[in-house]
Formats: sequence, C-alpha cells, structure tokens
Amino acid sequence: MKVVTPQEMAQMDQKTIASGISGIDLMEKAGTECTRVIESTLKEGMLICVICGPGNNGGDGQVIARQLSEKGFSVQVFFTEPADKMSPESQTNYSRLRESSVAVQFLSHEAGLEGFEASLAGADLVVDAVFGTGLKDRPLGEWYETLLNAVNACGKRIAAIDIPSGLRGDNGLTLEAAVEADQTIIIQNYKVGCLLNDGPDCVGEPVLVDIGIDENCVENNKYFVQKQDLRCPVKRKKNSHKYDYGSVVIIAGSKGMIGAGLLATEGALKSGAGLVTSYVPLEVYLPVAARSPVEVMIKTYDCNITGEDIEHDRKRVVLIGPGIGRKKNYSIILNDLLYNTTVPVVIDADGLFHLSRNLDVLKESKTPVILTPHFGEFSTLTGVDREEILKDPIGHGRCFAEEYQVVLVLKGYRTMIFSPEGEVFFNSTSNPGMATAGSGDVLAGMIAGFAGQSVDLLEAAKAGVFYHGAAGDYYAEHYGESTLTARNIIDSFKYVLK
Ligand SMILES: NC(=O)C1=CN([C@@H]2O[C@H](COP(=O)(O)OP(=O)(O)OC[C@H]3O[C@@H](n4cnc5c(N)ncnc54)[C@H](O)[C@@H]3O)[C@@H](O)[C@H]2O)[C@@H](O)CC1
Ligand SMILES: Nc1ncnc2c1ncn2[C@@H]1O[C@H](COP(=O)(O)OP(=O)(O)O)[C@@H](O)[C@H]1O
Ligand SMILES: [K+]
Repeated sequence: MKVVTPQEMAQMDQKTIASGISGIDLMEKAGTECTRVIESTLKEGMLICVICGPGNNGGDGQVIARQLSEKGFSVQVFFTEPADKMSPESQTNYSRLRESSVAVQFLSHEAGLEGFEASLAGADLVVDAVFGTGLKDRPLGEWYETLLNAVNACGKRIAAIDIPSGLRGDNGLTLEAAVEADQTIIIQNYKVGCLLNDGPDCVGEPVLVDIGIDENCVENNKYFVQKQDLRCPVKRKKNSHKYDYGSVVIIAGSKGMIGAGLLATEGALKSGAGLVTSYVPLEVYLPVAARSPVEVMIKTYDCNITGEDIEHDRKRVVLIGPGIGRKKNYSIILNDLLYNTTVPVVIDADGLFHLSRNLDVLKESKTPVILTPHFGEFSTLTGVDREEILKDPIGHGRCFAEEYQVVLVLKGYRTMIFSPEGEVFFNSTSNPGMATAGSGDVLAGMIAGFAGQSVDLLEAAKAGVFYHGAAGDYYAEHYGESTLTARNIIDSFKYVLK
C-alpha cells in the first residue's frame, strides 16, 4: 500500500476524475464510505454535529450529514464559511443538503462561538470536516484556531474526515491548532502527515476507506509496510545448516554499557541467525560471558581492532555500535570494515557518532551498509538541525540514502526505511512503550540477524523494523505499554516470528 503527499492525492483525484467518474460522484462515494464507518460506531437516536469547511473536505462532511440524516440520526451541520466561498462540489452538496432535514448553521467570524460550543457539548459525535489535504502552510488565523481548540475541548468523541483539521498532510506538523481525533477515516491512502511528528496523536485510530482510486495512477515510491510485503524470516530448508542462516559478528558493549551488546546479541540470535559472535573489549569479557546466552561465541579485543582481527570466514554481516562508547578510536575499525571488506555492515548508536567524523568513507566504500539512527543521531550525521529535519524527514532521509548509497533506518513511532534508490518504506508496527532504553539495541541486533539470512539489506531492514515493532505490540496488547522493556521485546519475538 502506498503513502501519499497531499499533492499526490490531489493528482490521483484529478486522474480518477479525468478517467470518467465525476468529482461530485467521487465525493458521494467518499462520503458514503465514511458514513458506513461512522454508522458502525453509532446507536439509535444519537445526535451528530458535522463541522464543514469551505473545500471538498467540507463537501465530504455534507454528504455524511445527509446520509446519516437519511438513516434516521439527528444531524446538525455548522459551516465555517458562507456558501459563496464553497468549492463547486461543496455547493452542489449544499443544495442537496437544503432538501434534507439536516439543521444547518453558518458560523459567524465576527460573533463568538458560545452557541457552537454548547451544541458540541450536546452532541454524541463530532465530525471534523473543516480542512483536509487542501490545508495550506499559512496561518489559520485566530478564528479557526479558536474553533479547532473548541472542538478539542468539547469532550465528545471526534471522527475526522481524511486528516484531522490543522494537521499538515506533508509532514505531520500542526498549524496553530489541530483537531485531536478519536478516529480518522482516511480516504484511499495514508497521507504522509498521518504517520509523522504529531500526526499519529492527532489521527487517533486510523481507518482506511477505499473509494476506487488507483494508487498507481501517479508515480510515487512511498510504501506502508505490512506483514505480507516481507521476505523474512526465510523459509528454512530441510537440507541446510547453520551457516545458511548467517554468521553474524557483533561489535558492541563497553565498560558501563555491556547491556547494549547483550541486547543486540540476543536480538540477532533470537531472530534466527545461524551463528552469533560477539566482540567485546577485554576488560568486560567476564561480566559479558557470565550474562551472554550460551549459544553466543565471545571474543575479545584490546585497544583498536581491525577488520582482519575479525574472522572473515563465512561471516555474513557485522553490526557495530551499540554501547561501544565514544572514547576508543573506532574510526579505524569502521574504515577498515568499509574500505577493506565487502561484508555488509550495520552501524548503530555510537557507531554512527564515529562515522559522522568521516562520513565520506561511505562514498568510497563498496560494502553494503545499513545505518539505524534516531532523529538526534541523524542530525549529528548530517549536520542538519533536528527541527529542520522534522519539517521534511522524507526529503532529508531520501537525499542522504541516495547520496551515500546506504539503507537508512530513521527511527521513530513509524520508522522510515530509505533505500539507496530513493524508495521510502513506513513501518506499520510499534508503540510508545518502545521508547525505552535498549530498544534500539534489540532492533540493531534483529536487523543484523535478518541481514545474515537475507542477501538483500533492504529486506532485512524492513523485516527487522516490522517484527521488532510487532514484538513490542504483542507485549503492549497483553500487558500495556508502560512496563515494556527491551528484554520484553526479545521475549516476545517467539510469538510474532512464527
Ligand atoms: N475530487 C476530489 O478532489 C476529492 C476530494 N476529497 C476530499 O477533499 C479534500 C481536499 O479538498 P480541497 O482540496 O478542496 O481542500 P480542503 O477542503 O482540505 O481545504 C481547502 C479550503 O481550506 C482553505 N484553507 C487552506 N489552508 C488554510 C489555512 N491554512 N487557513 C485557513 N484556511 C485554509 C482554502 O482556502 C480552501 O477553502 C480531501 O481531504 C478529501 O476529504 C474527497 O471528496 C474525494 C474526492
Ligand atoms: N514513541 C515511540 N513509539 C514507537 N516506537 C518508538 C517510539 N520511540 C522509540 N521507538 C522505537 O524504539 C527504538 C528506540 O531506539 P533508540 O532511540 O536507538 O533507543 P536506545 O538507544 O535506547 O536503544 C526504535 O526502534 C524506535 O523506533
Ligand atoms: K478533516
């Protein structure tokens, strides 16, 4: 399934209309599908307030109001602009609405919103159809800000149509205010803004409705990753041995941070790697050996290590970074791995810090590379302010992955995976309980574990991110988010990686 920008969605709408279905019929279809979803949440006799803006989002709202009224519900529509400011399709729907028994009121921009607030307080459901994908990045103005804040303050269940009003569809940032919906009925495809920044908190529960628009009618390489899209874990042949599932080397952990290495190691082992070898500084050998799973081989290094220190024999992937610290000069091993070997390398956490000191090594390297930064680490890598990145995460991520020819895993609620070819994959799993120490170490290990089993690093990154989130979701479904720890993620692998 594709994820679209507002501009792409507008082009898709236009192409669909050009292919024969009229704009007014497409709006009727959108409204009908939204009504179906809304109706399933209603009980007989309920009162629904629909707030309609001047554009086609408001037009959808009018279709919903008319259809709910035809189904016997009491419906009150509030318009935020006079009829002459409505889009053509909205005006057509306004004439249809006037023939129905829906109560209609035009809100005044001069008078206060007291009556409006009182009506919301008496409603059972508020439908937000003020702005959709046509929202422009310009100030809403005080009146709309007050209106959207009043919607949020009404304390009633809110269903937003297509995208919560005030939320930017291109990046998930909000204007001066944005509706925080309980449910958002998303028309046809996820908009980028539903998945990034404040988007997921404003969207609430997302429900997608299909109105028959072909997502491939416009060129777009942004995807929403679901289980059926994944190629890992690989099917195990009867005629196989452990090296068929990858020999994974993990350089992680240091004095004071052995946990990071242990979590990454177990993450790799339990995601199906055939063999895991953990490299740790000599000084932490004993505590690491005491706590490592017995299946893991542990080797030590002193001072700096080079690629040659690591046995190249049958090694399929190296993970470097979790908990290695910033003191030792890891640039030597990093450069060595990237210049002098062709074994795929996953670079995480402090490994990214060392890499940021000599980023150009990536350009000269022939080794396939996966980088797994969170937004702060990505800011260090690129030298671009975090706030700037948040305004256009797709642009920055895509540009970096293409320039340095790496697979980039940019971590967050809906982690994005960028391919060196410019594709973007949004993950569909994980929950805020996973914002906990060590969660990223587990992910790095899991990606390395899959990379050992798969020749394609992009597939390994997609699967690692998906199943890491799915394991966290499994725990959260059973025990809630707040007690979730990195160890619980590993312990839940067995339920989701079947
Ligand atoms: N034929 C189509 O294009 C279809 C569109 N659909 C719906 O139409 C929506 C998009 O409709 P539109 O493109 O008309 O746009 P919207 O309805 O999202 O908003 C456009 C209106 O909002 C105003 N506006 C934009 N930014 C503003 C700001 N920052 N402050 C104050 N006012 C602002 C504009 O002046 C304009 O009047 C979708 O989200 C979807 O709900 C669906 O009905 C399916 C078919
Ligand atoms: N709010 C959130 N919702 C869902 N997943 C999250 C959230 N915050 C972080 N995560 C996930 O948890 C992991 C955290 O990784 P990272 O920031 O490297 O943490 P650490 O260094 O403590 O291991 C990533 O996989 C990220 O996607
Ligand atoms: K809306």
